[in-house]
Amino acid sequence: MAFVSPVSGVGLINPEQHGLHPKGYSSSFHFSCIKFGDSKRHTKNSRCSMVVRSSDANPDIDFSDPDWKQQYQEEFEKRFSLPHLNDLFDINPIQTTFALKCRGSDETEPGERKNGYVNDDDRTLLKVIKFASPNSAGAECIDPDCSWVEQWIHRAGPRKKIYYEPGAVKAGIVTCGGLCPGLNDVIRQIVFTLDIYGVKNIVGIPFGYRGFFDKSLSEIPLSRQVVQNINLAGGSLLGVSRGSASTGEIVDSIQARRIDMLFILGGNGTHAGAHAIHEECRKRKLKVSVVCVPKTIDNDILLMDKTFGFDTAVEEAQRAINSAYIEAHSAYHGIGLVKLMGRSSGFIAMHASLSSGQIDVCLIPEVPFNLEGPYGVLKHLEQLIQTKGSAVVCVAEGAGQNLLETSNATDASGNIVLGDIGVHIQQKIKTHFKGIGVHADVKYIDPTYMIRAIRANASDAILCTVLGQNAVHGAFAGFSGITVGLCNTHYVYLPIPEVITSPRCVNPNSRMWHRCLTSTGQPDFL
Ligand SMILES: Nc1ncnc2c1ncn2[C@@H]1O[C@H](COP(=O)(O)OP(=O)(O)O)[C@@H](O)[C@H]1O
Ligand SMILES: O=P(O)(O)OC[C@H]1O[C@](O)(COP(=O)(O)O)[C@@H](O)[C@@H]1O
Ligand SMILES: [Mg+2]
Repeated sequence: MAFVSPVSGVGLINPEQHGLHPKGYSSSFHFSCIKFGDSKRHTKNSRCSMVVRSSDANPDIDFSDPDWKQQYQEEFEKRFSLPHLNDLFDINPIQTTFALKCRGSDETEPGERKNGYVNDDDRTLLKVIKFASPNSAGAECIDPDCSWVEQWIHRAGPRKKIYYEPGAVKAGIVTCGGLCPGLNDVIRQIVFTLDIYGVKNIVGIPFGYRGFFDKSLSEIPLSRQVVQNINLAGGSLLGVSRGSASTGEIVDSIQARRIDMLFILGGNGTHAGAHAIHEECRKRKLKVSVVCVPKTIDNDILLMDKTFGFDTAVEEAQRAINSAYIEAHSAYHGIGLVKLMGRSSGFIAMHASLSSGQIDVCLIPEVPFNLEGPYGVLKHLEQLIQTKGSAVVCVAEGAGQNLLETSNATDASGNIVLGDIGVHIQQKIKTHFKGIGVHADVKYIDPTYMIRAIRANASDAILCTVLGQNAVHGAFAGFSGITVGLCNTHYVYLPIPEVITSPRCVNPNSRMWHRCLTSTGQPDFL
């Protein structure tokens, strides 16, 4: 049986190149599935989950082989094993300096006393639904029978033993890509947690990867005092940027600055860059821990319940939707149109539509649609105007790109520059209603940058706090080339390549998209 080896390449990798990679994962399930390392680890034959739609079942796996499942699990375990400094070096770990504050007589064993440490063998389940049939809504299956296959991933948190002497550590933090609510909260928690371990030399690299090689930019000294209140504002204290990343130059700079731990906040592109940095550090035999914190307002990182900033974006998007609704509702034949972010994934549009309850039509990149024709969006709007007197449309920026002129232009990071679907739909609606001689009052709202620049809401602030803390615990535990995340309500460490094989997308066959359709009442537009 041919199993695909663990991903070794870097970049936004085509999922089809990695035969066993689960596709269309949607993880809004809530279940308690941690497996504790102090009890027995990795029971290979006990039952639990795994997934890929049966139609996508991997042709490289011989499902008639009675051992396929065991081999799959072994392969999975390898793929999700975490790169560690001791893969390369022979470092003797020391007792951790991290402890929860405690008063009392038993000061000598802080770790034992609070029992606050995570065992290296603790695991959490990646998938928690057992689909009885490949036809179940949202089913993701490995094999045509949709068998239950356990997939355990590494639990995040502080370890008893650490691989760095905190007093000697220099830690760097960098924020890359576009803005996202919560960046400052994560920076703040990374600094606080490093400080608790005893790290005093902490610096921020300004303006993303650019800060590593642009000689006009100097590092920003960070301390508990400097970051104390930064969470009260949106944006990033350190600044962000796209483009111009040369791995060699970045690692030269890491070496010259004598950075031991690098915390990188960013999305898919940033993670690809971080993985390249991690590999280059290994090649040069540098004892550097590279740990990422996924940052994307689009929520398009694989395997995670959600990324920080997404919740805030959805909440803020509702304000725009509400305004569009009021405008549309108050006008004679009013049509409100709101464009939300989401380059390749419609999560913000879908969730904002669901939460507002005011949307009649939600359009996302994952679901094709026609504007014209008897089943198109325009005809549906015509009916809504006739029956309800008004309508509200929510469109994700990456939706319906096939309906626009394409330019092949890319931004500095290589991301395709999208056509403005919001403006296009606005014009089409106006022309359509004029053409049929029906009055329509169209109000278009594009709140995208207003949404991205605000500070994190309460739920995101908690997520940022936990992710920031776990990033530091991961580095002290000696891991490198990893990212932190929330999977099935538990915090985990994942090897970077596993989360960037492709952007995470809304599964049109998922219950969540079906719920959205139920809520809007929209038909398909094909
Ligand atoms: N495949 C890649 N390999 C290395 N670096 C990359 C890659 N893609 C993007 N980057 C770098 O990562 C940074 C952020 O990427 P970008 O796509 O703009 O944002 P995000 O990380 O939010 O997706 C940029 O500096 C960019 O040059
Ligand atoms: O105008 P910018 O800064 O390039 O950002 C626009 C992009 O930023 C995003 O909000 C998030 O993208 P990143 O995750 O790459 O930062 C996209 O939805 C949007 O296309
Ligand atoms: Mg990106």
